[in-house]
Amino acid sequence: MSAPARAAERADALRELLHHHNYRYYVLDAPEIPDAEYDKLFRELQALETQYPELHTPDSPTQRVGGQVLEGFAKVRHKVPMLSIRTETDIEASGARSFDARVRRELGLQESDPPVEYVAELKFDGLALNLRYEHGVLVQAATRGDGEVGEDVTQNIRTIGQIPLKLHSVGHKGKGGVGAPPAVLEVRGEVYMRRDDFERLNELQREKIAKGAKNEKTFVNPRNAAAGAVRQLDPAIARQRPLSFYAYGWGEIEGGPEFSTHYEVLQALKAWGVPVSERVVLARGAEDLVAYHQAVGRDRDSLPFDIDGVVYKVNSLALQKQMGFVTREPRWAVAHKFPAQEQLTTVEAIAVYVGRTGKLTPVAHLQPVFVGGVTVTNATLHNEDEARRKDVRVGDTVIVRRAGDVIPEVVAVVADKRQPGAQPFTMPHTCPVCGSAAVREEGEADYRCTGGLFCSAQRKHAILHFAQRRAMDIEGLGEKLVDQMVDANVIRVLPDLYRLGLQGLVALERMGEKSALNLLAALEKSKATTLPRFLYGLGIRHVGEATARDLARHFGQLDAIMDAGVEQLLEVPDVGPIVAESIHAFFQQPHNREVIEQLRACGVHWEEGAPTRPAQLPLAGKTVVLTGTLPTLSRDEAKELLEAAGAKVAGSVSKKTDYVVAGAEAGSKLDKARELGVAVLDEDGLRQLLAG
Ligand SMILES: NC(=O)c1ccc[n+]([C@@H]2O[C@H](COP(=O)([O-])OP(=O)(O)OC[C@H]3O[C@@H](n4cnc5c(N)ncnc54)[C@H](O)[C@@H]3O)[C@@H](O)[C@H]2O)c1
Ligand SMILES: [Zn+2]
Repeated sequence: MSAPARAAERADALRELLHHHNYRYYVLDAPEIPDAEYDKLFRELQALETQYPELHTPDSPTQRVGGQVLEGFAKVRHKVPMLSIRTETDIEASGARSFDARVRRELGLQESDPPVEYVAELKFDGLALNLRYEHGVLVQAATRGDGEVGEDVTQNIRTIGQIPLKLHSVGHKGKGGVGAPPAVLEVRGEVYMRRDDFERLNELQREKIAKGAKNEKTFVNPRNAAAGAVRQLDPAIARQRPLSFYAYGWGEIEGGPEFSTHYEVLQALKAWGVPVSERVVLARGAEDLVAYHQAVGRDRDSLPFDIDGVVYKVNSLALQKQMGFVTREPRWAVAHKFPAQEQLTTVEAIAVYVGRTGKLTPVAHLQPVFVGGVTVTNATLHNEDEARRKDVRVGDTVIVRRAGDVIPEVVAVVADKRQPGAQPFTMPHTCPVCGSAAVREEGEADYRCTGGLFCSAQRKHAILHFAQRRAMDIEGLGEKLVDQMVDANVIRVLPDLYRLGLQGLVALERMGEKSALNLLAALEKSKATTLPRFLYGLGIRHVGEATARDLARHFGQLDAIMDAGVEQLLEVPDVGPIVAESIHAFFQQPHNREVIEQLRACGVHWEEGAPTRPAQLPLAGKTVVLTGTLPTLSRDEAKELLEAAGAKVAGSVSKKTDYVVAGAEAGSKLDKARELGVAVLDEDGLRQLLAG
């Protein structure tokens, strides 16, 4: 076959593949391959079409924006097409220079001409939306679709709190304000799901599946979860899926102020009440763009949402107009991507890890892969149901995702790359660390080792948890040392920590006398602690720092907590049935009580207090309103004192108000109090009230 014939054949095959993946991605919101793989295929086709222009077909995926309208949605024809953005191929920060060079060339600028002004923005990884406001009121929300025709998703979008249903007017035009919003204003932006919202949603989905729910699935990534929520025929379901929104552009505008730059428009959108990211900046020339790319790259993991890169746009609207568009992309903007957060790799083995609380987690050992900016070798499979549902097997080619500081996970298997003879994975019914029975309780997603402190996996974790800064704060007792001590059987139960002697410690490998003495001093110091720290350190399932604090405040004393029944535990604010059950079960186990007794015998102590039940506080059930300036107490101090005494501090006066505390320049609240006959106090009166 001749080279052109081979190219034609390959182009055909690529087009078919890309159509297939577009369908999975844009229509079903269920991609089969990571974006990085898709982009490779896309670029290959682009290259072929450039080399052999006769291969161009108008319906080629390279010529059109990807989406299609889903059955069941009304169609919306966009007044101004919704385009894609060209991607800068050079992924290094220096890629910004190629874009700047191209812009300067296309604008015919000389070296002596001043730098071009740009706007640099985050490239949110979500779904493009067009929000149409008429006279400031949201009348329609539509997806991008194929760029010409999108889907009417107004009902679903109305449930997103961040999207204003009505825009506000700001000041007067020309007098520092932008005036009323235009008669017609189409806002373009990205609807996305925050990473924590996504993790929570998937956690919820996993629980539903564990409880036997059919037709439920977890989502591959926040983008797909967001797309699934927006393109949902049932607004009730859409409502349960937390979405966010940022505007980055506009479509049709009729009336309103004149704008000359992209940046001005974004500022005006913000002023009218549309969310615009704080990370939008003005940049002059290539070096500013390079710096932006680097800065955002550094912060990427700590952002609360996924971005797949940054976007640079020529700021001047006149220059934008001059540069114009190619088929599916403006020439004046470019997407400069970061390393992909999803990649393909293969599973070399599946191991099962045991966590601090005895939870068994299947983990895939991977052929090392660079994803989300780091090399990943392990990825979680979460639990039995997830591993089974995804059907991950040794030897499989899988999609791995790593975003932010979330643990990398296997999101899907590439089905057609499975090796013959690959065996399904099964969860072990014994703990891989200690051999104790591993059980999965009814309605639970996880297997747990029943070995408790006798399981060295849990022992290590339990000791580390106990020693950590937020618990007993034993300085110098880190992971390596704990491993060593547990493995050498120097520590079998927690109290052994406080029985360590210099001899025993120095006998450990790599432990000098100086570090041993330091550790002993740290242990001694840790004995004086607080009840919340001690409680938290015990590692009771579902008892985090906040719950430990609430328990300590409510009961005052450890013995009271240890002897509390579920009913009594439920009286603690924010403690629900699952938490109460878990605390109760923990203290019912004789060996846990034994450990606590021994710790106390070793000298671990804290100051015990009197129980403070909300109902026993002097101002329990009273509602107080603060107004005006008090002579010595700040508003916050007064509020704190009142709340500590059990009062509720409210913002406005009503018949239910018991007292109004009024200071200087008290306004309408004082009038209202007089009108309703509510008792009015000054600061002295407040102090008397607090003193009972
Ligand atoms: N995995 C798959 O099977 C598969 C299939 C099809 C497409 N894809 C992926 O979809 C993407 C290509 O699709 P695309 O055409 O939507 O392009 P794109 O997502 O790369 O870029 C265009 C989009 O970026 C968004 N955007 C985010 N922040 C923006 C900002 N500040 N300014 C302007 N726009 C901003 C807009 O929604 C716009 O529509 C690629 O990442 C590709 O890998 C993957
Ligand atoms: Zn075990």
